[in-house]
Amino acid sequence: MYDRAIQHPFVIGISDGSVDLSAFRRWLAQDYIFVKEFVPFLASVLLKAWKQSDDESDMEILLGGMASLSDELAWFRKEASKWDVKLVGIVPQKANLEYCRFLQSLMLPEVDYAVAITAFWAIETVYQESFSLCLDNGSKTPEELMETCQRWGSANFGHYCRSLQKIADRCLEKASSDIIQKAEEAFVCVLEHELNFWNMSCGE
Ligand SMILES: Cc1ncc(CN)c(N)n1
Repeated sequence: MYDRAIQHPFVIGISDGSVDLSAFRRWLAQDYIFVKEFVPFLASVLLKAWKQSDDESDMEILLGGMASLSDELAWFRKEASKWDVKLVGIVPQKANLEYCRFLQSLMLPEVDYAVAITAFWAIETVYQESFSLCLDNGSKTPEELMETCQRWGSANFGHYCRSLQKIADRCLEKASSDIIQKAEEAFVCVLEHELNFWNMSCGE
């Protein structure tokens, strides 16, 4: 499932230059809606870190993530105007609505920090691995899509994802088997939603 999430035809299409630009425009508008929902989700992870984490550096890493989300939303607005995509009044599609609903379920106070941070790591990492593929030597990513790929595929974003992985690993090492199982379920759900999101972007 992981491989299918990070090597989706949508991303392969970007990396070999065959991507349908109407799919890219659809993805751009839908992902803007998703990222706006992602902000309160990250805020809820921050709150859980404040309550449950025994390592102060978690807060710093997550705050850095929040700052880049602010940057990301500004980037979406700039990119949308470049592609002549309207961001006002867009209707979220089913896969997007379902993904946002899943995020909301993880925002509940009873969801453990270990489960939420595992999901957060997985969401960021799927994008990192997907878009870094488009930056590989030999890829034929069109010049006008390079900025998109660099946003998530860069070494910097990769470093951030590995910091999240370390937090998740540390939390899971100490977690009960019940929490570990819930984290695993959340991980699988993220992969399903990511796959559905790419499929939606392709118009399926
Ligand atoms: C659907 C989706 N998944 C992940 C990301 C990376 N924050 C995103 N922007 N959109």
